[in-house]
Amino acid sequence: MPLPKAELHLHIEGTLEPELAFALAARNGVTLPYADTEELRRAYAFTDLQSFLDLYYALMAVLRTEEDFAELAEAYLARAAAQGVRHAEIFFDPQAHTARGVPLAVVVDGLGRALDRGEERHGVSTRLIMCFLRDESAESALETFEAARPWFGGRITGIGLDSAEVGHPPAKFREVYRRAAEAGLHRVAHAGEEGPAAYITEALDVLGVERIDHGLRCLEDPALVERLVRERIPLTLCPLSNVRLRCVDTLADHPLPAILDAGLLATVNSDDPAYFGGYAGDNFDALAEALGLDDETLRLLAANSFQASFLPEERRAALLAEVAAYEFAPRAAVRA
Ligand SMILES: Nc1ncnc2[nH]cnc12
Ligand SMILES: [Zn+2]
Repeated sequence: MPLPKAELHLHIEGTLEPELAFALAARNGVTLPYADTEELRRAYAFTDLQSFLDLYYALMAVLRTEEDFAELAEAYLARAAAQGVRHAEIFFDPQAHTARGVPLAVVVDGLGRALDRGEERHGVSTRLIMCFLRDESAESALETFEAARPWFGGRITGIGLDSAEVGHPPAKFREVYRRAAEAGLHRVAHAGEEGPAAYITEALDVLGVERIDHGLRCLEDPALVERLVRERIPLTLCPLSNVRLRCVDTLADHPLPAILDAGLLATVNSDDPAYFGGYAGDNFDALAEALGLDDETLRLLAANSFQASFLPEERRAALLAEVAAYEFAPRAAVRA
């Protein structure tokens, strides 16, 4: 049985595996500019965040109907559950779909169809967090926010901020985050992935975020690190993503040990697992191997994932108790 964990940084569009992309393309009459799944996989040689985003947005062309979004989410839940994920707070990018003429209701209701059955079928509870594309305008974010009101407090429980970071500081989205707070939604934002530590500070000060997605570059500002520790602001790290997008050179160079030593509330997540070589459990395993993490550090990371979640207290406590009681297989047996 895998270590129980929550996944708090997962873009549902980033779970689109090549096989499903081709199946949906065929069903929807979409022609992909790749001969087959192998050729598509060979295109996953990214040089930075933008080189990934270009392919990520292009491939979304195959997602058109409620059924497509339901299949995408169902496939994620099955894979995540097999790797010990018991709770997932899932991002989606509404503007990337509405801009292509796919109505918001198709996206939310399609995802919801699979997520509503997540606990019963896979033992995975879920939340949906709608992200705004930071390289789009503040007006577009506000329009999207208003269009999503029917799902607030129901299917949609939070907002986030993603896409191209450098040159798009958080403050542009002050008003939409203000409205989200007023509507009782949770607030998170990507910051300090490729962008500077100052974007993390701005996300806290101006947007009032409760978690920082990535946050790698906080280490460049000791006063910020102190504040993140003091205010118990979680970081949702994504190690395999960081290597694939060249934010860090190799997993062995990942700053997780320094982040934990500083007393930060770090979590380990997969970001866009279909593109970056692994789901949540794969990220735990790869980190453990590259950094030589011991079982108690892995237990701490799993506990952090539930501590940092937006779960109600009772389920959080139950899942934390499972983590505390978890018995790791002896390492030799794992390797054998
Ligand atoms: N790692 C990432 N950073 C910013 N935006 C994203 N959208 C999907 N994955 C992303
Ligand atoms: Zn992300």
